[in-house]
Amino acid sequence: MRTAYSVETVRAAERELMARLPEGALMQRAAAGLAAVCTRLLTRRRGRVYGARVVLLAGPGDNGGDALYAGARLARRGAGVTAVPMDPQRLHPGGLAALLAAGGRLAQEVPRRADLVVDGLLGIGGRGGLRPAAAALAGQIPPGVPVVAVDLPSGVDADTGEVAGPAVRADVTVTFGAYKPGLLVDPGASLAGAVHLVDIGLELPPAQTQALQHADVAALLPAPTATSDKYRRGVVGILAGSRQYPGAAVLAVAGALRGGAGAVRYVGPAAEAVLARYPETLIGPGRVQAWVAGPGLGEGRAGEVADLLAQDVPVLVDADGLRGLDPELLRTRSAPTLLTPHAGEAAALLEVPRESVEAGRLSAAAALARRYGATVLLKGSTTLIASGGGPVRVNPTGTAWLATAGSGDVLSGLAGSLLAAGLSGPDAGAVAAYLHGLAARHAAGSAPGTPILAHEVAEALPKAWHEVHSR
Ligand SMILES: NC(=O)C1=CN([C@@H]2O[C@H](COP(=O)(O)OP(=O)(O)OC[C@H]3O[C@@H](n4cnc5c(N)ncnc54)[C@H](O)[C@@H]3O)[C@@H](O)[C@H]2O)[C@@H](O)CC1
Ligand SMILES: Nc1ncnc2c1ncn2[C@@H]1O[C@H](COP(=O)(O)OP(=O)(O)O)[C@@H](O)[C@H]1O
Ligand SMILES: [K+]
Repeated sequence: MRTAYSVETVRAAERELMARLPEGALMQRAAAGLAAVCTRLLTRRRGRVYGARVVLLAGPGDNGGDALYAGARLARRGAGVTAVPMDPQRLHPGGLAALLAAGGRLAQEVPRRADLVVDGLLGIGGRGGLRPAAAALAGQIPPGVPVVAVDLPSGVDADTGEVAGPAVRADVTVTFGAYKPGLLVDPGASLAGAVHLVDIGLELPPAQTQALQHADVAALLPAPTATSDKYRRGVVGILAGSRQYPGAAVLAVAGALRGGAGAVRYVGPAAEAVLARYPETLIGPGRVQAWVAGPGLGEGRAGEVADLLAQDVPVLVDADGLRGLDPELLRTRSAPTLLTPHAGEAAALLEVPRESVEAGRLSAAAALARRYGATVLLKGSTTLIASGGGPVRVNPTGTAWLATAGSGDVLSGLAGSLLAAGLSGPDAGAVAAYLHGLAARHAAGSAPGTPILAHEVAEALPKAWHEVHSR
């Protein structure tokens, strides 16, 4: 499990540790880790550190200090290191002295030729968008030169991943002590590149943000035992599709059949299309251990969705099922509810513009979970799973090729199947998003660089399932 922590938590852990260590020890640990990553990168690109041209963008705080001390280490190995301060009057004094003593120099402008740029403008002390001096330096980074961000790309909000105005786009981010949520959640995550975590010895409480990894998913996946039968493994009911959108029903059933439930029951007007593709499907109402309600329902079906929500079994509500959902009705349910909106549907539920959901994904997911008393899986470039009180899960798998019609239907069937198999709302949501994203990568991998289709994602689910068990 990867875990991420808020600035407040990181600072508290840092204070506690600093009180037990000699002054400056933590920054030396951070700088050593940063210099090691820079060394690896330079060695890979040009064979050695000696003679490399390294540019440090140095901000006024400790983030700049980390960069300056790391720069000093690289200068001692023969790199030509130039620090460009955001404000020449405010540079970390110890870091500056170390850099100059090691043979580094100061400049006012970013040199045009460089082998590596280190972004030490702002770390967890950054607030709001980059101010003009910082934005100007960020804008001078020569194109094509690899950028290593110190702790996080400057301009990214560490707690939320929000980016107000310009920000640094890094190839690699070296983060200290713990991941910050902004490194896992878009738009920040897309600016961070590959993230390296340097352990500086912080002791941290239970995480507020988590990202599952293969082993976590493998441990949660259902597996039949000697005493299993199809009913004990769980039956998932799918209320989906309409005369206009029969395909959504087929795709939701496709996801559900590969999600670990013992049987899939379909209810709705697309039975013929479903059976033609999946003769395994049971047709018509009956007992289920979880419902999926919504994909391709079209308009005017809210009554059917409400009837399912009145049953005391887990219900996943997606797509058209989300229209006009009553928060009161959901809050009075005792069985779990899982809502799976994309940004547009989340915006409608929250009565805010879509852009504000996309810019503030973490807060939107958490607000929805609170308002509806449900687990919320917010789809998009980084899918988030939020539930009242518990940590927010950030899905690390997927590909932008998933932005294709019908892939959400596969996801809802899959997550519903996991609910029927007995997973909790947050686990079903997180495991489904993880497998769905991996399956999409498998599907995309069969002809790299070309579009994928939603049914191919469903067909690749067994490969994803196998992959999480085999590593
Ligand atoms: N917290 C920890 O556990 C550790 C922190 N370290 C480093 O310390 C950093 C935090 O250092 P600081 O608290 O000094 O904060 P920063 O260095 O992130 O930034 C603080 C300075 O930036 C200015 N500033 C804030 N927002 C700005 C904006 N939008 N545009 C322009 N200027 C802005 C502030 O006025 C302040 O002077 C971390 O990110 C990390 O790099 C490491 O040295 C080691 C351990
Ligand atoms: N830019 C993106 N990068 C990665 N995944 C994405 C992106 N945009 C959408 N997705 C994923 O694609 C799927 C689309 O679902 P959805 O919007 O419900 O489409 P549909 O209703 O057509 O099935 C979701 O799993 C979502 O997380
Ligand atoms: K930075």
